Amino acid sequence: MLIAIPDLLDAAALARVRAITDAGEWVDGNVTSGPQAALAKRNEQLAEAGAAAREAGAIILDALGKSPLFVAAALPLKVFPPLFNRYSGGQAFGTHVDNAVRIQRGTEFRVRSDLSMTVFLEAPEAYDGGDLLIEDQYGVQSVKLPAGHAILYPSSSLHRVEPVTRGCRVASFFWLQSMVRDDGARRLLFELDQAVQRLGGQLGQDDRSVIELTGVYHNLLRRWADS
Ligand SMILES: O=C(O)CCC(=O)C(=O)O
Ligand SMILES: [Fe+2]
Repeated sequence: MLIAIPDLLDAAALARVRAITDAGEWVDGNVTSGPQAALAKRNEQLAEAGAAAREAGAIILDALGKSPLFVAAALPLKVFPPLFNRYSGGQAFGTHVDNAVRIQRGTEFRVRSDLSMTVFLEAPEAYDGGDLLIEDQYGVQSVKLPAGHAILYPSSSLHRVEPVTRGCRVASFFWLQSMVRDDGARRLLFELDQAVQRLGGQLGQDDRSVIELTGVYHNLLRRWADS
């Protein structure tokens, strides 16, 4: 399931992230790649352990925690510290699959990548190409969103970034481990959650059926969640 998170960053947060990342130290993107991804990947990345990635990453993590849509869709357990990349001058990232387990360098922190996320940090009009193409069970989905918007997609999918032929595409990208490992189960919970929220808005949160359905949601989550 692909889920767009509109306006994950508001204008002020986006401006702060860009001010920090633009002034940061950018290095060859292949510093974090395995040998297969290295063949496919041509971009730049903000130095992973640097202050810029940490500070800008903290703004993104804060925004994630405040987004009810993100929390409902991802049911996050552990989030890898956000990384930042940029593509220009024909750079691209060919078809690849993300590693199943990500270990934060120099630490014990490890995340099973259930979900991958890209937060777009540049206006789509400012660059040509750079679409994120994600192969899911319904075909190839093409994603290019306004700055501050994000896309959440299964880490199990093959995906790629098309060459950027004008301007510069800047993004944050990272992986997360969900409390609910199975994509199908997570999707059912999300659909149930969204429908119950809507029903609660129409019938009132004290409606008996709304309360019972909320109970069904939590009891399913209790069955399926790791913590
Ligand atoms: O730049 C992107 O949107 C995705 C990057 C990506 O797929 C990766 O680094 O594994
Ligand atoms: Fe990827």
